[in-house]
Amino acid sequence: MTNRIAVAVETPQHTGVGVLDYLADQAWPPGTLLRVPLGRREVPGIVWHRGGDTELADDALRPAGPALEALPPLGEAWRRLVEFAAAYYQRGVGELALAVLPPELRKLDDVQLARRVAKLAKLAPPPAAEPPPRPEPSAEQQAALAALAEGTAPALLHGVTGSGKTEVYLRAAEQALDAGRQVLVLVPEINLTPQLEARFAARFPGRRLVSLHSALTPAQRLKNWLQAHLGTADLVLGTRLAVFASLPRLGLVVVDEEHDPSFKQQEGARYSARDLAVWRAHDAGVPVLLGSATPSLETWQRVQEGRYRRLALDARIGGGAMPRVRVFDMSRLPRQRGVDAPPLAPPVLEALKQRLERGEQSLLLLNRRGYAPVLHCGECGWKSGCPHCSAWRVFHKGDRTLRCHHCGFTERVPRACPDCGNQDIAPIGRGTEKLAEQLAELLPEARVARIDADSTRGAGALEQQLGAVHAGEVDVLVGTQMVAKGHDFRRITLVVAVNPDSALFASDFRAPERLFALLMQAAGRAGRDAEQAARSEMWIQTWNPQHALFDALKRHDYAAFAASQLDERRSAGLPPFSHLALLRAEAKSAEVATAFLDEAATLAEGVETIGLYPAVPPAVSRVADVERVQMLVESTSRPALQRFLAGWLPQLHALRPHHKGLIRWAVDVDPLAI
Ligand SMILES: Nc1ncnc2c1ncn2[C@@H]1O[C@H](COP(=O)(O)OP(=O)(O)OP(=O)(O)O)[C@@H](O)[C@H]1O
Ligand SMILES: [Zn+2]
Repeated sequence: MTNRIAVAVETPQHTGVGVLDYLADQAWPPGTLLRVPLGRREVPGIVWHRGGDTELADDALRPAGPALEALPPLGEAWRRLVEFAAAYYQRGVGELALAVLPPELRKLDDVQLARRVAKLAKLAPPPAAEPPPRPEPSAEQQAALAALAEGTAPALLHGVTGSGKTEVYLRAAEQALDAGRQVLVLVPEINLTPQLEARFAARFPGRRLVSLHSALTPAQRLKNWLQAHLGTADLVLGTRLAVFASLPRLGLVVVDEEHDPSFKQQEGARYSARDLAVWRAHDAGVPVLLGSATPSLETWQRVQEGRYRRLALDARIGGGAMPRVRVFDMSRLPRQRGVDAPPLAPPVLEALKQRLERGEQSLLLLNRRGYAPVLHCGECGWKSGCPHCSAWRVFHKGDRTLRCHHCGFTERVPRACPDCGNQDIAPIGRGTEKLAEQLAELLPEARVARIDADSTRGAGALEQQLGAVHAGEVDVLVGTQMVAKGHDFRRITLVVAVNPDSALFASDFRAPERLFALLMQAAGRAGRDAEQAARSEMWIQTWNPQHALFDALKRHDYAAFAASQLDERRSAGLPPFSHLALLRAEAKSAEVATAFLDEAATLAEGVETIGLYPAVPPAVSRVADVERVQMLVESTSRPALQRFLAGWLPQLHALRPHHKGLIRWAVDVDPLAI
């Protein structure tokens, strides 16, 4: 045993190890998966490079265990990506590398794996059917494709809703596939994968397409991942975790709805798949296409600076107009707040009835699932708080439960007030369940359907419910943001934002950006058929009709909205004009968590390149009996922030034992939710 190898193993960055030296009986090439002893356990590892990192003598090193020889080594580009991501998001290389591989991989031995690889290698490509007729690209689509082919800088495909961005992805993909390359397509949400998958599969018969997302069974995920890694899959379509797929022939990266917050991982290594996609494409020297009608302000600012190119699709396919946006001032209604107030203002209800008469569909957007956000006792003032969280428990009428959307704590709805016995406890406010119920009462002849996270729990439920909408079996669709984006509904001519106001005053500086994007996406579900576009409308029910956000929305003026937001961000020193990291601490008491952050802050004193905000609780400070406190670190220089974090984190780790009761801490680089 004379081959020294450095192996990435699953230990967090802050324990100080991540890549360890071992001795191997063979000169395994970098990227080989094997098992190695760590302490008293045997753990999976990846040969990171040949030769060791340490000065230790050979006899101080432990021998590596068996390798998974059946698996071709993970390529250099993949390892570079993992190394970059680990450094940037302040995690261990091995921790990240093993976290992003399919979990099933570590359970198999070499024989089992060899069997699977052999089976996949034998798999015939799908039958090469005649490709379906493709639509002739519009002039704008053509121009976008020509421009994409010209440069190398990341390209923002800025296309209004219904402008045919997907057709541009398909054509760009076709070129890459014809050149013998693999294509990676990232989508924000699992619920958008089936329809996009169907469109790609229909366009490229004879090409193997696989999906990668968290709803796959472990066996499916391994199978799909292997096909990408072996190069037998030509197209990989998936959610954020797919950015780490091993793609030996990568030729194009597409990020659809690039502004969507779900590209950011919210636990473990908190990476942004969108940002990593850009890095990966650049590193591989292949084009990256970021598509959106409402780009993130980070991306938009890069366009302003000339670092990204903007490819514009300004018109809808078929030349249809954007829906007319109308704002209804709720203060004009007689005061009747509460759950029994009518859900729709008279002119909005009128607009809805018109759609029913004409046989058109309507979409009612309410970003709050459940029946009512809180139950209340009028006698003693009891409210349905969660005993474990600083949040209300939501009343779900379907299964008569009170459910905490933060910790999951669920109980049967009490018959009477648990504090005073009053029989008359009432819901306050309105969620999608209640809205659907009220609409069914108001419009008995209408076919009302509801789509949200609760209605779509079962396998295939979402597809079936969406199918009903597409088939015209639904007149009024009530839904959360889940249905507001991405879907190519053909018969909707009315969209109503039932109650968008809460997001106007959220403490998160990104709340307006998110609300604007959501409303613009929702508006974009109306009038997608050019024939109906002229009579399509969006109604917004608001108590703040003067808000500038609604003005920009009325004009469908993303650029104006972005410019005003960027001005605010610039003067406040917020991203994209500064760079942030969020240090979070969790403990049984807020004092313990705060003390940890305070001491962390003293360690940062005197560092001139960064600024620290005071430690504060997030909007929901207690979840599952754990108090959370967070502190923002800010710098105008990304490299300076990176250098600071790299030095600070080991110090924080050393601090930890001095803070009894601290449950965990973590740093989130480029945090999205603040
Ligand atoms: N060149 C074309 N000729 C005819 N139809 C087209 C063309 N390009 C796209 N379409 C059709 O136009 C519709 C809208 O396209 P698509 O769904 O790609 O829009 P989008 O820009 O992705 O919209 P959104 O951002 O709202 O999701 C689709 O039904 C698509 O099949
Ligand atoms: Zn709770």
